[in-house]
Amino acid sequence: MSSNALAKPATDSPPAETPTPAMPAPAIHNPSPAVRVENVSKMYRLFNSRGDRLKEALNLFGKPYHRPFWALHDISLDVPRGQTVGILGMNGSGKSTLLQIIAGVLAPTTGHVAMEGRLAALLELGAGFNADLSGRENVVMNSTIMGLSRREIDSRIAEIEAFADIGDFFDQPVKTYSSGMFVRVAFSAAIHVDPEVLIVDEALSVGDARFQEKSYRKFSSFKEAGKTIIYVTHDRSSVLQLCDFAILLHKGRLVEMGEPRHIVNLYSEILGFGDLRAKRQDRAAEEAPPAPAAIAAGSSGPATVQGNRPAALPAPEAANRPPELSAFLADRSGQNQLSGNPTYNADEYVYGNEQAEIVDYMLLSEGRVNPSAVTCGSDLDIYVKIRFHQPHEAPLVGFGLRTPKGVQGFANNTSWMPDTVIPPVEAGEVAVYHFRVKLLLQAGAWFLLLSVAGSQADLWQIRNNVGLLELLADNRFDGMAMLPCSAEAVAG
Ligand SMILES: Nc1ncnc2c1ncn2[C@@H]1O[C@H](COP(=O)(O)OP(=O)(O)OP(=O)(O)O)[C@@H](O)[C@H]1O
Repeated sequence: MSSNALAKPATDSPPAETPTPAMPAPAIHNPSPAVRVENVSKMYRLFNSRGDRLKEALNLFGKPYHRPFWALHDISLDVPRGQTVGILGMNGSGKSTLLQIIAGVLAPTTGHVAMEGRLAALLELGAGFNADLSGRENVVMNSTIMGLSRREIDSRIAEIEAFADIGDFFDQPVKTYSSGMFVRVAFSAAIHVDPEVLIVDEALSVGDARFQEKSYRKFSSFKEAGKTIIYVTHDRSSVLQLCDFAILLHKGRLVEMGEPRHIVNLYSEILGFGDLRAKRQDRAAEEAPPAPAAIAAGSSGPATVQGNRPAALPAPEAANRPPELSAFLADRSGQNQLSGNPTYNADEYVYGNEQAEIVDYMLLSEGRVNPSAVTCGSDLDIYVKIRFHQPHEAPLVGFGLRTPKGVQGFANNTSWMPDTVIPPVEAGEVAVYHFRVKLLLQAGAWFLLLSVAGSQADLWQIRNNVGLLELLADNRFDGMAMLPCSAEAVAG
């Protein structure tokens, strides 16, 4: 195993911490890691002004004029050969810094990275390209630097040219390229050097849709060929689809490593709450899985949908409710608290004659409260709190899910659910209604619509796009709805 970034003496001490042993990824099939990151920390020096930087450089007594900023704290990680690891984290969590250190283009302040095999890093695409040389000449130069022989380059250049697909421009100086052409050539050159380890920093999002699709296919073929891939992205669906395991970085620390779905859930929670509340919740969930409470507003029967039914609504057992839900149900003040929900969309569009008001809602899915992202096909519990300004025998309460372009994926209301009994309401009453729906929809962003009405023609309040939820793909299909289906070969 060769080292590409050995420890160098630290000028500032890293924050005191017990060094962690390298965390092995789950389900390791090959015990020898392709990449080993050991106790890596990275400190950047922050100066208040250029003058301070100069003063520090010129000070004979080594007086510091900087503030140390630790972008990475004691990261240890083993990436087994042939596995794909996804690195998730909010902006500034240290993902790029870690990739650059693994790629050897940045030295760690303390710690050590060891790597086996040829590495291709899709970090700064085309960083080494010479503007006066043609695409072809740059590819030859780049491949030579990567250690390919002239014969290997000659055998691949046609494939690189075809993948880049920029026509005659391939033989023109790259300074005449559009930025898209430049990226296509650089990307194509980088992935055709036959690396053992591929490091990808959001590079799959370059180019137009066709090029992205082609890059995605190439990525999959790398995986199939047993290459080791380290993949940084904000795209949670692709982590679920492509990665064998994932890690979550938060404020420069490796928070957790594990199964992609678990890490994606944690990341989604951090995005929603900005802290690690999810981790605590998930731990609690493992000890005592919270059963969502049933209809709270006195309905005697469960709300159901036709067809592929979600799990039946359970009996109301207050002891099993998440504390957030208990507090939500107990609060009948009728005050508008919508903006307190992390999934609330302030750009909602509200209309109706205001005979009733939707004052709050709560979402539960996969054991989490108000998740900003959930997996396609999981059950979603929607609790809607309504303040009524006039009495009604059986108000109509509904919800819908729409795409960002406003296409209705699904909508329903209590009057269309045959088993549901909605009790009468008084003027001034604050009631809560509960829906459960199986999210059999395509991955992507879905806006929540909530509604209350006296009848189909007497719309009291429609809160269009009141919430935003991201559905994450767990399996693949095309179209808007995930219709339950199966296939078999039929013998003749
Ligand atoms: N050269 C630098 N000097 C000082 N601070 C830096 C430098 N490069 C990065 N940082 C800081 O280090 C932290 C981690 O940055 P990094 O780019 O690794 O995050 P990231 O997770 O890749 O973010 P993003 O998702 O926005 O790309 C950030 O707070 C950033 O401001």
